[in-house]
Amino acid sequence: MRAFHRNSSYIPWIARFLSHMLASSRSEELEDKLRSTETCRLFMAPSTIPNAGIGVFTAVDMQEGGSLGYPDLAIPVTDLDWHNGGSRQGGDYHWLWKDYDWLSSVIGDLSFEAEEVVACIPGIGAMPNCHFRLSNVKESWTRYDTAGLHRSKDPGVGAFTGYHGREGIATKDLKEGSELFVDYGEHWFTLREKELGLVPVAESYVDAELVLEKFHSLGLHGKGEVAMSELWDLIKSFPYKSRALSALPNLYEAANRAIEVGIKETELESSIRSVEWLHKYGKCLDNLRPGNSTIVGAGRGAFATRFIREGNVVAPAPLVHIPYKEQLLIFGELESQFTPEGFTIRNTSDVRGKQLLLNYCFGHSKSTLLLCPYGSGTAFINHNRQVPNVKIVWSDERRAMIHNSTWLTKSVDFLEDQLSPGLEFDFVAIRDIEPGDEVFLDYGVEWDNSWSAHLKNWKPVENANNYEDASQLNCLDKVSCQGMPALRTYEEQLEKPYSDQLAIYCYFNYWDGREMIWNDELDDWREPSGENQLKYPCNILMRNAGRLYNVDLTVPLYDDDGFHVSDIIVEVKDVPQWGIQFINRQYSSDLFLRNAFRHEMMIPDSIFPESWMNLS
Ligand SMILES: C[S@@+](CC[C@H](N)C(=O)[O-])C[C@H]1O[C@@H](n2cnc3c(N)ncnc32)[C@H](O)[C@@H]1O
Repeated sequence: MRAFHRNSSYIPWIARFLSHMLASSRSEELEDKLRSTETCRLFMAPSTIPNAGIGVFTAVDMQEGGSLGYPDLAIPVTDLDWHNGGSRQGGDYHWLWKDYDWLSSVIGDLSFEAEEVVACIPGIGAMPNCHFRLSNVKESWTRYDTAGLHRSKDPGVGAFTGYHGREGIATKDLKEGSELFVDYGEHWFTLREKELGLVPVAESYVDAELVLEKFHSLGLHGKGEVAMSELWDLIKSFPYKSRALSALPNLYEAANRAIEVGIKETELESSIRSVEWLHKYGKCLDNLRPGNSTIVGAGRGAFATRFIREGNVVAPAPLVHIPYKEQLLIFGELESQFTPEGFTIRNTSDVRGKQLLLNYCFGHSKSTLLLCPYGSGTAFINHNRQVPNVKIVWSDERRAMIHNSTWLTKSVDFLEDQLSPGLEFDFVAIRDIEPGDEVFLDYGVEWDNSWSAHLKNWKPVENANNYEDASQLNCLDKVSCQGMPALRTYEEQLEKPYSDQLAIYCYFNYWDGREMIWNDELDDWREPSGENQLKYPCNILMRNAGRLYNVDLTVPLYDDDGFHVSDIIVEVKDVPQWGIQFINRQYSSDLFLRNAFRHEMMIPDSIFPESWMNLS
C-alpha cells in the first residue's frame, strides 16, 4: 500500500503507457482478426501419445469426408538403393526419410516412374502419428501434371515434382482438438520393434480388453483402492512385455475409466486437446495453400490463407537430415556387368544427375549436410531474391516440437548417428503478408546464380517437340473429359500411334484385397482420387456412343506367396474415358531429363553452424 502511494506520482504516466500498449495490442489483434479469412484450423503440437513427438490436431469440428489442411506434393525418389550402395550393392547407408516416405504404389502414378520408387510427402503425409484404434485420416491419391510446362520450351521442366494434390481427409466425425492419426500399416511397427518397442496393433486391444475384464471381475474392490492401484502397477510393470500389455492404460485411474467405457473411449478422450492449449503450445499448419505460382515456369507456389504479421511464424518445418548429400546422386550403369543375381551395377564414375528431392532440401556450400523440411505447405515456397516475404530461422526451443539446439554445436558425423529428426526451422514473415499473397523465400545467392546459369545454357533435349506427356492426354472426371479429344482405338493407333513413351492403363473395379473380382456389369469405376485404385495395362478395342470404350485388360495373377505367375485378359465394356489413363513409361518423364535443374536451397551463413562445415 505504501509503495503504491510512494510511486503514485508515476501512476498517470504508467497508466497512459499501459493503456497505450493495451490499445495498440488490442487493435493489432483485432486488425489481424479482421484481415484473417479465419483463425487457424490445423495445428502441429506435442502428440497425446507419450514420447511420440509431433502431433497434428484439428482445431475445428470436422465432418467425415472433410479436408484437413491443404493438399501437399509428393516427391518421387527413384532406385535409391541401387544408386546409393544399398543392400544390392553390398553397402549400407542411413536414410532417415524411410520413417517418413511412402510406398509409391499407395500414392499414385509415381510408382510407374522407375523400378523402385518411394514418395517423400511433407505435411499431412509426414507429420501425423499412427494409432490403429483411433485412425481418423486417410490420404488421397496424388494428381500428376507438369503445371503447363513442356520440355521443348521451358527451362524449369523437370525441376519440380508433377505429383501434388495429396490431401488428408477425415474418415470420421472429429471433435475440435482431436489429434489426427493415420494408419501406417502394422508392418511399419513390426519392422521397427527394436527402436519403438511393442506398439499395440489392432488385435492387441482385443487381448487388452480381456485382461481388463478379468482385472475387473477379480472382485478385489473391497480390498481398497490402494491395493487395486498397486496391483495395476504390478500388471503394467510385468517384465514380459507384449503389445497387449502396451495397449493397457498406464495408470490405475485410466484403467478404471476404461473398465467403464472401454479402452478405445479412454484413448479417444485423451487424444483431444483444448483449442486454447493448441493456440498456446502449437503452431499453425494451414497458413499456406498451394496454387499456380505467379512466377512463370516455376510450377506451383505457396499462398497465404490469412493475414500474417511481420515477425510471426508462417509455418513450422521439422527437418529430415541427410548428412551426406552424395546420397542423392544418380549414376549410370557399368556396361555388360551384372551382379551374381543378374542386377545391373552402378558406375560410380558416371554421375548422371541428382534426385529431385535435392530441390526441396536446404544445404550450405561448405557442408555435405542437407535438411529437408516436412512442414505443411512449405515445400511449395518459391524463390524471390528481390522481394522475399519470409526467412528461415531455427525454431525457438521453448515453442519447438523437436528442435534440439545442442545439435547446432555437433558435427555432421554426429547427425549421421541420429536416427530421428531433431532440428526444426520456422518460416517467419519478414513483412506483413496479406491473404492471397504468394509467399517467397530468398533461396540464396548460390541458388540464384545457378538458376541464372541454367536459364542461359538450357537447350531442349533431342526430340523434345514430339514429346507428349501423359498428363496432356488424361482427363480425370466426366466434366474434364468432355473437352478432350476422343481416344483412338487400337486399330486407329496403327494408323496414328500415340508416343512410344506412353502406356495405356485402365481402371478396374475390384474388391476384397486378396482376391481379384471383376464384373463388367459393375458401374463402379474408381474415382481417380479414390482409394483402392487399381489400373491395368489395356487396349482400347472399340469406341461406343457417349465416350465409352470397350477395352481388354491384362490382369496379373499372383500365387499365394505374392509371386506373379501369369496374366489373364479380361474384356470390359463401356469404360468411361476417365477410366482410361495414359502413363509415362519408366524413366521417360520430365523427372529424368538430363538437363533438368537441380540445386538445394541455401541456409544463410548467419544461421549455419560452423561445426557442420565439413567441406572447404
Ligand atoms: C522448393 S520447390 C518450390 C515448389 C515448386 N515450385 C513446385 O511446384 O513444387 C523449388 C523448385 O521450385 C522452382 N522454383 C522456385 N523458385 C523459382 C523461381 N524463382 N523461378 C523458377 N523456378 C523456381 C524450381 O524448380 C525449384 O527447384
